[in-house]
Amino acid sequence: MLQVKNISFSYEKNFVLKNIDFSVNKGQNLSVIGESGSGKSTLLRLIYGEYDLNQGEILWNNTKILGPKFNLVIGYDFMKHVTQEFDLMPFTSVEENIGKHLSNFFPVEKKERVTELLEVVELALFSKIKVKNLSGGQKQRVALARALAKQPEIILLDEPFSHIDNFKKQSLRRNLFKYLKEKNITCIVATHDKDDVLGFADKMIVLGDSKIIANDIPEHLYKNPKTPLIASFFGEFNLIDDKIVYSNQLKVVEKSNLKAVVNHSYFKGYYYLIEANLNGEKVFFEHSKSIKKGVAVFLSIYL
Ligand SMILES: Nc1ncnc2c1ncn2[C@@H]1O[C@H](COP(=O)(O)OP(=O)(O)OP(=O)(O)O)[C@@H](O)[C@H]1O
Repeated sequence: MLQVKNISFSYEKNFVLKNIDFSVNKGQNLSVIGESGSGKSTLLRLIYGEYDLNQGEILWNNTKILGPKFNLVIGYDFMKHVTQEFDLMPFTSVEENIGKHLSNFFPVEKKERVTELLEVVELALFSKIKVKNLSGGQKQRVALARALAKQPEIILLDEPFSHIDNFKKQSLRRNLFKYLKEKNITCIVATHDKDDVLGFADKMIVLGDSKIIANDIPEHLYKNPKTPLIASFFGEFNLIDDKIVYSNQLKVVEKSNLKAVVNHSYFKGYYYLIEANLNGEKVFFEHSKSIKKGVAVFLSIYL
């Protein structure tokens, strides 16, 4: 179990994180979300032991995570941190990068392990290619596979799919999170993408104002987003009579007391997102067809 016990941290004068307190069980998937600059990457670096805490402590089972003041070599064998800088060996092949830390005394096992991980990150066809010749997204996948090679007990993933295109992202995400669950590897994911969270995270924490503003299961936070910040993570929303109403919870009806005038229809694939004016405020709702600018519609809320 990972225990983050009431930690605070500042790079310079101001606190980036204050009184952060949470725990993650073995094998759980925790998402960390928050606006840019809210401290997600910093939190991951602190858990990895990259900086010294101003206050509090972090424990993995019975091991206290120590920062550079108390630990000559940063990091621990049981934990891996995949950052935005992939730190790969550019002039060696994909498979050599993935197997870098695996023992050559067990060549069969090493080959099997590398092959297994190449499948997880869908790079089997690129095994012999030198890393310098890969795209950014492919490099990110090599970095993920390399972090898993020695099977850590806990993995910290900072925006793990940020460089991966939409064609690959869905299946890679499923493969990776399924693999981590099967191997009972605890994972903490800092992300901006709700698709990294919904369907995968057991719990999510939301950072704001240097603190944890929510810590719950994604379904609860989606259904009851306590703040506009939380709602905005999940999708387009409106504030109507101080209530948060997602755009898919606002529907066109024959008659109601919410009369809006359409401004614009955005094609979104299987629906249109309609922007309209309701009593001088902009509102968004989803509709099966586009609606012409200037048309008046009546809306009703379906929570
Ligand atoms: N090495 C550093 N020295 C000083 N300040 C830093 C350093 N790294 C980050 N910061 C500051 O700490 C705050 C949190 O940064 P952090 O990168 O943790 O946020 P984040 O939530 O991960 O952002 P993003 O979503 O944009 O990656 C920011 O105000 C940032 O400017």
